[in-house]
Amino acid sequence: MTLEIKICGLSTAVGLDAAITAGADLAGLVVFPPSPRHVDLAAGRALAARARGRIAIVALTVDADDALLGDIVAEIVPDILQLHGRESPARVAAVRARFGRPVMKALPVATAADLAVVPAYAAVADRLLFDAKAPKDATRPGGLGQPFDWHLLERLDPGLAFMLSGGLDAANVAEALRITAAPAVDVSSGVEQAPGDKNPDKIAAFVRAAREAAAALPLP
Ligand SMILES: O=C(O)c1ccccc1NCC(=O)[C@H](O)[C@H](O)COP(=O)(O)O
Repeated sequence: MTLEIKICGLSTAVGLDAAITAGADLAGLVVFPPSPRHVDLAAGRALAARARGRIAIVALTVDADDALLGDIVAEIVPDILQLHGRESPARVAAVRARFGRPVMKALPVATAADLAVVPAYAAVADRLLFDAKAPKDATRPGGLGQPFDWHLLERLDPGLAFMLSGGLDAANVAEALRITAAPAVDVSSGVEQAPGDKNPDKIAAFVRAAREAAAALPLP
């Protein structure tokens, strides 16, 4: 099985270079000040310049308005925009049309009922990212290092590419892939030694474990 791997919340050259060296496919840059992984536009621009041509660049925002999205597109020039807030399907369609680049919509998952919105988002997004639903008192909607019940995705066919996210690490990614057969995985906390502080060895271990697990799975 061919697997795409995203390392999210990269905020330093060391972390970015570790993701590239490990063979990850996508680098996630978080533009959301409450996050310990937040990068401002200048830092995002510099990291994107370092990444371009070596790894796909995903710019991640939460309920950003057009002005901020315009700045992100102009400064970071991402390959993908990841919308990780409460953006409606209509907002996703509008962002995609206005900024002319692929949009990955993050959908929070805690129970089967959370998957009822999948068709509406699958109709407008280029890709979906299934992440663990954040607790009500959380200071951010993602990057919390908590998984959800992967069996909820066991028989799901959203009809477009999707990414599994939420609490993954080198120790559990094989089980997550065996249960979900996800074509892509995403990790942030599981490759850190502290919130926002990426560990190159953990990045390498995660990519290795994910690649080995994918190779062992039957072709779809
Ligand atoms: O990573 C963050 O701090 C973050 C903040 C606000 C919105 C989204 C955020 N991360 C989104 C991601 O794509 C994470 O990689 C995903 O939530 C998984 O995180 P983790 O469970 O820590 O691996």
